[in-house]
Amino acid sequence: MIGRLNHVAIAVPDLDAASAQYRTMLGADVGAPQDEPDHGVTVVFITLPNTKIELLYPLGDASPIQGFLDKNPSGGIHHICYEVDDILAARDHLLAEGARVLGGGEPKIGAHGKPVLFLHPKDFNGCLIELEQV
Ligand SMILES: C[C@@H](C(=O)O)C(=O)SCCNC(=O)CCNC(=O)[C@H](O)C(C)(C)COP(=O)(O)OP(=O)(O)OC[C@H]1O[C@@H](n2cnc3c(N)ncnc32)[C@H](O)[C@@H]1OP(=O)(O)O
Ligand SMILES: [Co+2]
Repeated sequence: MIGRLNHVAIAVPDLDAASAQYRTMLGADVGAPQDEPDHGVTVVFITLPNTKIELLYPLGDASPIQGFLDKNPSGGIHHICYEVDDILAARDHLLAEGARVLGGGEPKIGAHGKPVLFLHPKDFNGCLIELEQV
């Protein structure tokens, strides 16, 4: 069911510093910050030849990444995103298998303008999973 790795997301305590570090120290192709108010984050995408890195910083007072950053003040890998062809079929399969689909199971439009869903990290070996329909 899952296909390519779309991105690995890293929550960061300082978005400008992290962007500059990837651009200058690692020589990466770093995009501009994008506010995603529906998701409570500001994101910066870094394009690698085979996948993307998503730098995440909290936006607003109810960001879903605030607790993670409080526990990991120097930042950390926050989620990985796998591509799926049909997000509703994927959701229904996961629910039937007993996984917890976050956000009431209703896809939201993600940073690439495509539907996304998140799966509870406690059901997947401590790893928060995002699914993106491509
Ligand atoms: C723009 C978009 C895109 O790419 O298109 C995005 O990516 S938006 C990216 C931001 N959006 C999201 O993350 C949406 C989905 N996330 C959520 O709904 C939430 O962040 C949860 C995953 C439910 C966690 O919520 P909250 O921080 O309130 O958790 P909590 O304090 O209740 O924590 C429950 C347990 O999960 C752990 N936990 C929390 N966040 C975790 C993470 N990212 N990876 C692994 N474990 C994690 C906590 O340490 C805790 O474990 P212990 O009990 O053992 O201490
Ligand atoms: Co993401």
